[in-house]
Amino acid sequence: MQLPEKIKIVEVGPRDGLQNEAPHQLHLDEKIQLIESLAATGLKNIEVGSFVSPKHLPQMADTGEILKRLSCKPGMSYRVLVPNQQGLEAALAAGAKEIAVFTAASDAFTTQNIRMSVAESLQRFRPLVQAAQTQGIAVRGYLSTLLDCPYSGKVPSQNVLRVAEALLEMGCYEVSLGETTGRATALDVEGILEDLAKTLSLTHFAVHFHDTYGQALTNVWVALKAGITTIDASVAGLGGCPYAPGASGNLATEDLVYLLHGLGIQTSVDLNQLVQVGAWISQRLQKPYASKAGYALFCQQPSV
Ligand SMILES: CC(C)(COP(=O)([O-])OP(=O)([O-])OC[C@H]1O[C@@H](n2cnc3c(N)ncnc32)[C@H](O)[C@@H]1OP(=O)([O-])[O-])[C@@H](O)C(=O)NCCC(=O)NCCSC(=O)C[C@@](C)(O)CC(=O)[O-]
Repeated sequence: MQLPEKIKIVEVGPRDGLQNEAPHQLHLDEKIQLIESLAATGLKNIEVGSFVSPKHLPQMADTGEILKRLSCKPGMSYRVLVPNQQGLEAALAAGAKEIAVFTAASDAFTTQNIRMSVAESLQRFRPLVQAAQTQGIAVRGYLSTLLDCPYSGKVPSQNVLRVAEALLEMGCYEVSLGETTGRATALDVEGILEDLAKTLSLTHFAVHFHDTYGQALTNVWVALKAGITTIDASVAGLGGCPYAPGASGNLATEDLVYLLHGLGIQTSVDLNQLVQVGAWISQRLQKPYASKAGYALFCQQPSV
């Protein structure tokens, strides 16, 4: 079996993680501190927020300020989510260089999340992606409810294929497959990746697992064997999804890095330094440190 030599990690904690915390939990300065500390661990791709309606997600209302204050060194990518033209304009004004549009394979989910059907979202994103590209902005696509929708249950693989094709065809350079509820087990993930690979190259896909049912690392292993080389994760397992009731945290970045290094797969990340960041943000948010590897390593450090 051939495993990839190197994996690209997309750190989603400052966006996917913090969007689930109570509004104003962290000050702007602390968000900047979190992002810069994550970058200092060697993470090169960090989602720093989203330009969405502050009425829907007040937690992300300071994304413009965050982007303006971060200095993006060569080789770093600070990304933001954008749902519509208004969001794109705000992202451009704040100096975004990369955005992500987000939809799903289930109408029930997109209706809750972005207040439109999947077809409407694709129709809306097409000109938006083109407009972004003409400004030199790279666009990623998110496809949530890969296997299971929190509102309508099992998702047929034809729906996933159709949305994935549409996102790639409109110009997204990559589609992140969101296993939103975290319910899927290994054979489900293997099945959907096999279905996608029949018509599309898996090099265009990333995976985004939630650990709600403790399946995230097992599903990462399945994705690695299938040839996926980009994986989303969130420091200290922060996160969930405000539109997926009961969804607990994302796959913890520390657990992912521990697995990858154990398998001899390179990342750019200093795990011990990342553990310091995970412990700090958990303490700051008054939460237990939810990364298993992170917590174990933290407890072994001399100062504890
Ligand atoms: C999509 C909308 C905007 C539609 O929301 P809407 O209410 O249908 O939009 P609207 O166009 O009717 O506008 C309503 C109000 O929102 C404002 N508005 C409208 N757009 C913007 C914007 N871009 N920035 C700032 N403000 C905006 C707009 O100006 C207006 O303000 P008012 O006139 O009432 O004062 C809304 O539903 C929304 O913001 N939803 C939040 C969605 C979200 O962020 N979800 C979480 C991310 S997805 C996720 O977590 C899953 C993922 C990616 O991690 C993968 C996985 O795990 O599966």
